[in-house]
Amino acid sequence: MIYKCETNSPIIFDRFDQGDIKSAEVGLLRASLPTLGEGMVGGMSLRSKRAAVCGEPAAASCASTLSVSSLVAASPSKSAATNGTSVSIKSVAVAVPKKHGPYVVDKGHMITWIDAMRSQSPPQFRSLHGEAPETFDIETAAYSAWLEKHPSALSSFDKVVKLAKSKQIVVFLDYDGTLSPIVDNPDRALMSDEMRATVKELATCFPTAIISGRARPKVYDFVQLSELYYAGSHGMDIMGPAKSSSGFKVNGTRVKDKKGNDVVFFQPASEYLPMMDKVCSVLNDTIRTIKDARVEHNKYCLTVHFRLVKEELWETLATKVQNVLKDYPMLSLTHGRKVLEVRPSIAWDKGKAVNYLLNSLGFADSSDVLPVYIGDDRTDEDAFKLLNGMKHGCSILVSSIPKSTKAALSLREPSEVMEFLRRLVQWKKRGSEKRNGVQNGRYFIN
Ligand SMILES: O=P(O)(O)OC[C@H]1O[C@H](O[C@H]2O[C@H](CO)[C@@H](O)[C@H](O)[C@H]2O)[C@H](O)[C@@H](O)[C@@H]1O
Repeated sequence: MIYKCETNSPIIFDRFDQGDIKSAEVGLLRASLPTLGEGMVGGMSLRSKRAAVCGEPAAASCASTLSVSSLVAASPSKSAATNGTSVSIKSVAVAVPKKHGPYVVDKGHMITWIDAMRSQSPPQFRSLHGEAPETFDIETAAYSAWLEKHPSALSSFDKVVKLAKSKQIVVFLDYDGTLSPIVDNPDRALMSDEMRATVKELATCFPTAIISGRARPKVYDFVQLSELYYAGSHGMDIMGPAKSSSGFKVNGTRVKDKKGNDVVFFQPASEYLPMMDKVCSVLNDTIRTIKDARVEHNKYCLTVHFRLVKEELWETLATKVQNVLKDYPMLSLTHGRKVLEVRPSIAWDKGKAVNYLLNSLGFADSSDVLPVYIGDDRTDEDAFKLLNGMKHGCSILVSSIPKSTKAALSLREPSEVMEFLRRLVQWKKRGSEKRNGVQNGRYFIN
């Protein structure tokens, strides 16, 4: 067994030791809080972006230096060397919390990520809002430099499908910021009808799952496609297939879905539910005085939203959240796009959920499968990391600004995600037509 704690971020809250895990071959044990903002390269300020353009350390701080070819076609030994992580998708980590240290965040660390959040807001090109053209050029140049490390999945599309040859593509999609644009009101993060139609078609071509930080029923309400698998609460609430091929025993509660298929519910943090309810109500009481602060109950995860709160109140809000957590050492704090998230301290994350779903879909032999994961947030990094450690994997970050990421490829925004998914569908359909003897609308003889 190999356990690895990430050390590429300035602040690490490591709440686990080896005694916390009963059975794990993939041991990414992480609860880190480097920046609370939308994660530009280390919360990079304009000054450090200038450095990035000049090739100075800010640019080098990107965690991933993987090229497209090394990402999508790495050999197991190379992956292990690259990541220091041993991955076998035959076993799924079962996390049992045992020991917990006190929850401590020092003020210096908190200010670091509050500053980071200030320095990069809003995330889009600020010149559009009246900043000097020079700033715009610097940002464009910084993005171009970053793009060399994380090329567009659209321009790399041929490489992706070349690798998919004679493999089963399985698609994993994050929701917010990937399928729907980021908006102020989390209840209005709607997916467009076009995107829904695209994902629906995608699911007819490849097994497709949504892996979201939201509560599973909530993300289902947004997506409304019964043909997908869903993992909510950052993977802690999975509804997946009950298939148990390749010797993999699918853990969970078996039920029939609406179509009569056997499905399994897997909730590795189920015992935390009463605690999450309690902490949600304490948090709501505590933050009530802060205008526009809001707590979203995502079942096994509580999301505290900063987006609409005045920046001068962010530190107060963060301190209030941290103070609540002092009484709950079984819970951890992580961050996302202008949110802090409270979650059970178990070694389970989006990467583990992807691993679980791949196994339960019958892809215990990773040479037969090309998992494609598309996400925009810090929590998606756990899934990128899993894919990097597999024989084949295609990890794609959605971002229009340079961000530190383990993803090999990138897409700017949800509209590009939709274009990429459409191309996958077209590629799959063209392949089927060829196999059926139809090419360019005409029959041909082999
Ligand atoms: O894993 P995801 O599906 O990406 O969910 C992560 C969080 O997404 C939502 O928050 C984010 O999107 C909101 C709506 O666009 C935005 O207002 C917020 O600032 C973003 O952080 C969701 O509301 C959270 O519950 C999810 O945990």
